Amino acid sequence: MQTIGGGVPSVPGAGEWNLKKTVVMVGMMGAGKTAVGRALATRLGVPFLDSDAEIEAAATMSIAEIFERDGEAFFRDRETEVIDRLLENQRGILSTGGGAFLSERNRQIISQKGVSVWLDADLDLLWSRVKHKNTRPLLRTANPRETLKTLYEARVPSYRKADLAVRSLAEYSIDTMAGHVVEALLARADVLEKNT
Ligand SMILES: Nc1ncnc2c1ncn2[C@@H]1O[C@H](COP(=O)(O)OP(=O)(O)O)[C@@H](O)[C@H]1O
Ligand SMILES: O=C(O)C1=C[C@@H](OP(=O)(O)O)[C@@H](O)[C@H](O)C1
Ligand SMILES: [Mg+2]
Repeated sequence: MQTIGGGVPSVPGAGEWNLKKTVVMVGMMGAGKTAVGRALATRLGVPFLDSDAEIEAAATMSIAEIFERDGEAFFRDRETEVIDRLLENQRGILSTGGGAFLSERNRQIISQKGVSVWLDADLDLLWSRVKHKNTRPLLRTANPRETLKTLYEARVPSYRKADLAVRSLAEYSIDTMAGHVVEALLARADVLEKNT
């Protein structure tokens, strides 16, 4: 059953789960951080937050408009502020934008207050998911496929620093991915436990 974006209300876990730290989704554009993060939050019955959505709401502008008007550096400052604030305030699932985990400062904030999960998808899969959307300003280049490859190669070393990694394959649905993240989190008793 599809529970994402279909207007199906979240069914809280009714105390089934004990989430002890905020789970921070990291990885490339198109890895599924937003979609899988939302499905994971529904499954665990905890709040879902997306740093891009928070930045857009505060600015009342799209990410692309922010990049255009104020530049990437301005966006990155807002991103750090939002991640810091969201990790401070509540426990849940926080999906970040693909560039967030490149910053050492952001990685520090995330590791102090949460647990990071890298959604590890290969370049072909990422491209298949982002190529039809024009919402990502970094891919507005003459050759976006090549740009994605360059970003991918530059960024993977940073993503490898995440606490946990979950492989994303084309045949895994969003819900299947959420299930795999739950399994990875359950291996860490300091992060997630299932109440008996
Ligand atoms: N496991 C999956 N199976 C099918 N489609 C997916 C999966 N994960 C993500 N998608 C789709 O790929 C696109 C990009 O996903 P999104 O969650 O926005 O990625 P990110 O936030 O990492 O950039 C969206 O259209 C989303 O619905
Ligand atoms: O990779 C990046 O630097 C970015 C990824 C985007 O988020 P998603 O990874 O959710 O697409 C968004 O934060 C912005 O366009 C920059
Ligand atoms: Mg996203």
